[in-house]
Amino acid sequence: MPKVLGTPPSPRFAHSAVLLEGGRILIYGGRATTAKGDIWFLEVNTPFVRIQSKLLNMDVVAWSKGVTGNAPQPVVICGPSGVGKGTLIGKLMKDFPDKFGFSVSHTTRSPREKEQDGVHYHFTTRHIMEKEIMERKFLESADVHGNLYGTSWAAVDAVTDSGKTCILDIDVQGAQSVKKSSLDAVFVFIKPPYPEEEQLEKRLRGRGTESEEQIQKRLRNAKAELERAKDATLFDHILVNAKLDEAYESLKVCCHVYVSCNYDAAANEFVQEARSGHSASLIGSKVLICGGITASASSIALGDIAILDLSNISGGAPGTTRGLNWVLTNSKSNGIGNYCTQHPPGSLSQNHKLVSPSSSERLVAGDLSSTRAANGFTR
Ligand SMILES: Nc1ncnc2c1ncn2[C@@H]1O[C@H](COP(=O)(O)OP(=O)(O)OP(=O)(O)O)[C@@H](O)[C@H]1O
Ligand SMILES: Nc1nc2c(ncn2[C@@H]2O[C@H](COP(=O)(O)O)[C@@H](O)[C@H]2O)c(=O)[nH]1
Repeated sequence: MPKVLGTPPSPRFAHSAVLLEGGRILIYGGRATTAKGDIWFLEVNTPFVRIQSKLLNMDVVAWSKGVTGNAPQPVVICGPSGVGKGTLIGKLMKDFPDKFGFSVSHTTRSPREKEQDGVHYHFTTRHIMEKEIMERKFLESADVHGNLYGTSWAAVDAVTDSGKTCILDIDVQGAQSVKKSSLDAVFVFIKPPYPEEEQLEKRLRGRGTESEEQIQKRLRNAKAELERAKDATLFDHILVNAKLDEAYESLKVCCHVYVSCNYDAAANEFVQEARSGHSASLIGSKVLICGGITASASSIALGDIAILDLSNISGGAPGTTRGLNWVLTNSKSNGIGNYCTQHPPGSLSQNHKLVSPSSSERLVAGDLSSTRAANGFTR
């Protein structure tokens, strides 16, 4: 049996599986509990899975959830102790609670006053955490300032599942591990202003949460972190946290606060009303889903087809595979021009409104007709 990484989907019914190029299997189908459907990817031979397999010396597979549209990339925030990562992230969470979710790490250090278990960290013991690392519950983990810290797969999945941008506050070693995963994140390093050490010391002492010994250890480690951050291949953005408000404005830009995403968590939830009795087949970079009955349909929707375009997918395990795009049609209406994009197949009901194709969408209609031909589709 291979080691299974990531959060697996709940039990399915009426699902189908399609083998894709690039070492993934797409699973489309219904959730047994809600009759809603969704899309998952089981990675069996992706670069990430191959690396994990080598590390573990055993077969590995990994799950990720498929989401339509341009879902936001997770953001990894690094920087030496005392630079202000937590302060900046706290502001972001307070100002945009619906947009950002914090990946709650595990740590073996003791909680500080006001820190809550499950909110700031999952506080645990070294013994338990080492066992869980062996069980591959963590996307990454590292020894930082004498304690173990780690990001569990579940922590990232919990945020990405809710449709929010996942924010990770981790050290540079952790960032290097995440870089090797398929998380496809944005990497931000926060630096102190000059003189760097002096500023960090002032801030750490001002925070008043560490012992003198801890402060010295964190300042020693800060030097190494600042050195590692010079690795030009790791970080996409480097910010200096001199004035808090200015640094915060820059961080908002890095976290795509001003970029509108067409990702809609509600639409993804509603997506795929399960269609029992459908068939799914791969044609180029598109998956054709044909036929089936939805729970809400009053009649059998024979001949309905939905096409899932995978040509722009990115990301992967752990978390989400983004960029899926639905291209729909309904054989019972006027045929080839009658389809809309970005709508779930569950909406293929008699009441479903079909939009007129724009000129760019007409290109998709061309694809559609050849797809139909390839499947012997006739009206
Ligand atoms: N721009 C700034 N100017 C002055 N003080 C700041 C600034 N940003 C944050 N601080 C203060 O510096 C201290 C350390 O900040 P914070 O706890 O956010 O650091 P951190 O990078 O999360 O540290 P650690 O990695 O140790 O958790 C806090 O007391 C905070 O109020
Ligand atoms: N590699 C990881 N580093 C982590 C994680 N969570 C936090 N951290 C880093 O640890 C230090 C110290 O944090 P503190 O809360 O004790 O001050 C800091 O640099 C964090 O970024 C993690 O899951 N993985």
